Amino acid sequence: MHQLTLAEIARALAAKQFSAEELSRDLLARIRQLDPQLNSFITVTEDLALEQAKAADSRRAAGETGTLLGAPIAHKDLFCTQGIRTSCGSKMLDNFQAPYNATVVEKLAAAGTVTLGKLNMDEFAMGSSNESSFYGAVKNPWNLERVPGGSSGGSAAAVAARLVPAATGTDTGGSIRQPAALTNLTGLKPTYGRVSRWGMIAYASSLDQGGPIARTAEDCALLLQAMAGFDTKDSTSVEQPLDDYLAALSQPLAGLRIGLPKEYFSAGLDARIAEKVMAVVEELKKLGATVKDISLPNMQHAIPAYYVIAPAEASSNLSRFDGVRFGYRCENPVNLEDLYKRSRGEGFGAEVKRRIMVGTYALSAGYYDAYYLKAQKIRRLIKNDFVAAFNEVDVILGPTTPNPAWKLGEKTNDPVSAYLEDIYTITANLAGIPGLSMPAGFVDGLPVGVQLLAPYFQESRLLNVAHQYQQVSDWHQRAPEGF
Ligand SMILES: NC(=O)C[C@H](N)C(=O)O
Repeated sequence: MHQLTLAEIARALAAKQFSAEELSRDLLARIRQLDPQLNSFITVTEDLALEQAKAADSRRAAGETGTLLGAPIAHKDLFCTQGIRTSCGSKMLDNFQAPYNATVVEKLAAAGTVTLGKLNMDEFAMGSSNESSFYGAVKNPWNLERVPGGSSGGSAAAVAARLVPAATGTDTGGSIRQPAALTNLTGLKPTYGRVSRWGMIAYASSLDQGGPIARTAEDCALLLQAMAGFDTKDSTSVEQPLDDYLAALSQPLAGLRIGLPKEYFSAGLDARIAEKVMAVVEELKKLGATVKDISLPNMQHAIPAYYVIAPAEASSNLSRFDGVRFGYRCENPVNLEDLYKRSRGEGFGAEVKRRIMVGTYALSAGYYDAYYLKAQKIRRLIKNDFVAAFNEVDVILGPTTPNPAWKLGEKTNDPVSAYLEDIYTITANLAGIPGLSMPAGFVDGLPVGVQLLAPYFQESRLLNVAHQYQQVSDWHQRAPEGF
């Protein structure tokens, strides 16, 4: 049962091959048995899962037929879940039980999904390796000595290891696409504003976006259909009708114009990954696509701009964690200042503190113009590059990451080298456009991802291209040994 995709589960449940309760019990047993090797779950919600699974079975018995009715999923631990710990991977929120559900959680529950638990992640989503989590690093099921990527590393590891067929993630600078690439999965970062951020613990509010991580584009389409949509509770959510993502999958690719940006195939890219990416391009050509070389000239400024803007917003967002209103409070504070200082000093980990300091500095009087304002101007130039490129091509294609998964601990003392792994993903967040990563093969037994980018609100195009590629390739069907 654990080998099935969401689409296959939907068919099997409809055909009464097994019940949602049987499926959930099977997966919960797998989590108990296998997750100690991976550490992908922070909380397993067994009681809730069985209750939701039984409810889904009753709804089906009463004649309901939704595709996600009884489908097991798990949420990244920054989506608020009512009455359930929502830690954001931090000691700061280790004792926090959300008093309400995030819109994404609410919508997926209404569609009949079964929540198996909450997934490990980099602390406050700051990281690309899942090593900054208060709950310990997550291991990559393809090689237990390697990182699964981050910050949605728990989501990626759990889905890749077939502990759950799909999961939610969030992507501020690559946190859905990069772990998907490093674990042989398909992950979609929707257009900024497509999925509600209400109840998603904020990191960098102008960049954060929730989305699905699954094995196939088809499953991502199923999840996006349920997750996306306008939400009056999120002022940045956009009132625009949803496409029929499932229907879009079967569009033929004849005439599709693919742009290959020269900056995506530059010096820092592992040549073996470049080869895999170009092999995908050849397959897409066979399906009728045409290819054009393009340029995104401001890409080289993306990392410095992102690592000013994201920490600046984080320093503001994280000021709410003061030991008074939420989460961790230090013992025996002598006065208010001591309470603030020690609660924050003891509650946050090293990477989070680093970013709060960088962000506070970038926003401080006298430096604002030199850093934050300049970064915002670069952001506009990056957006303009994409808008210009999409006048000539329908999708942009390149590698998701410059390297395959690295060894646990390898970059701990060199944060900038980890920041550099985001080079191909962060531009989509800065511009707000949608991006998808899908499996493109293996280098030394480690998965490699190819990234597709499209104009605003064209998630259906990304899912369509990925699905068509997955009809003629089988990388996405490969499972890591032992899982
Ligand atoms: N959150 C993300 O999208 C990951 C990115 N590496 C960051 O640390 O900001």
